[in-house]
Amino acid sequence: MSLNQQPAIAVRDLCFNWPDGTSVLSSCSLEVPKGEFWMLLGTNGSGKSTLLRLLAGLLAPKSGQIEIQPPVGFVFQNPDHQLVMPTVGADVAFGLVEEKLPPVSIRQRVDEALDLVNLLPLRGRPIYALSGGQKQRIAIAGAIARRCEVLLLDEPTALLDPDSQLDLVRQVRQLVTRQQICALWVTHRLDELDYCDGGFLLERGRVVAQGEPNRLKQRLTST
Ligand SMILES: Nc1ncnc2c1ncn2[C@@H]1O[C@H](COP(=O)(O)OP(=O)(O)OP(=O)(O)O)[C@@H](O)[C@H]1O
Repeated sequence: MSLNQQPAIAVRDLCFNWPDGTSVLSSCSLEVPKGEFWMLLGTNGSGKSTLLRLLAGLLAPKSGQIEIQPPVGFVFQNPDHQLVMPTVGADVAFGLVEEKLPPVSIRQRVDEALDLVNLLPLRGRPIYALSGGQKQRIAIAGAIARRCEVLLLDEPTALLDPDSQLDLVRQVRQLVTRQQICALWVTHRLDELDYCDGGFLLERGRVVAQGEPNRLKQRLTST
């Protein structure tokens, strides 16, 4: 990252408690450069999903700062919680409603986004007739159509079979490189680390290791 370039995501001293007072994040800090693909790992309950929700503005922090380049796209673990329209094309277009674009521009954005995730031929297909991996790619296309600068993905491969898992991570790798967006991907799968530029290890709500994916992998396999 060049010295004067702003990171796509910058988190400083972030703290978050649940209403019952349970602390989830305490002085959590991290930065993700523009145009890079980073992963977030950590044991169950270490605060990964909570951090992603704070980054997306779905939760409000107790203290600390979040700077994130808008627009931000979010991909949930279960795409059935995210896809709301009856067909592929309509679902991707749904995210553009607020922009009040003319129909021809909507069609163009939808087609471009579907093409980028290699699903343009499925534009007219009903959502129920898609595989889990295809559904995740539609959710990603929705974010791309909105011209998201940052893509947050919360264990997007958790419900996929092994082949589809690798297809999805390769697809996101390609998108990040081609579109120069930033992606932060939560995972428990160490083999996915092979596709990213760097990773963070979260423990009890703070980053305890970060950087080169192989080094992180070694640390996680030796413990
Ligand atoms: N809505 C909620 N209300 C209260 N506590 C919650 C809520 N959601 C999560 N928690 C708790 O917050 C802590 C952090 O949860 P979070 O889902 O962020 O962890 P995680 O690292 O993503 O875990 P996993 O790998 O299991 O998905 C956990 O102890 C969890 O039980």
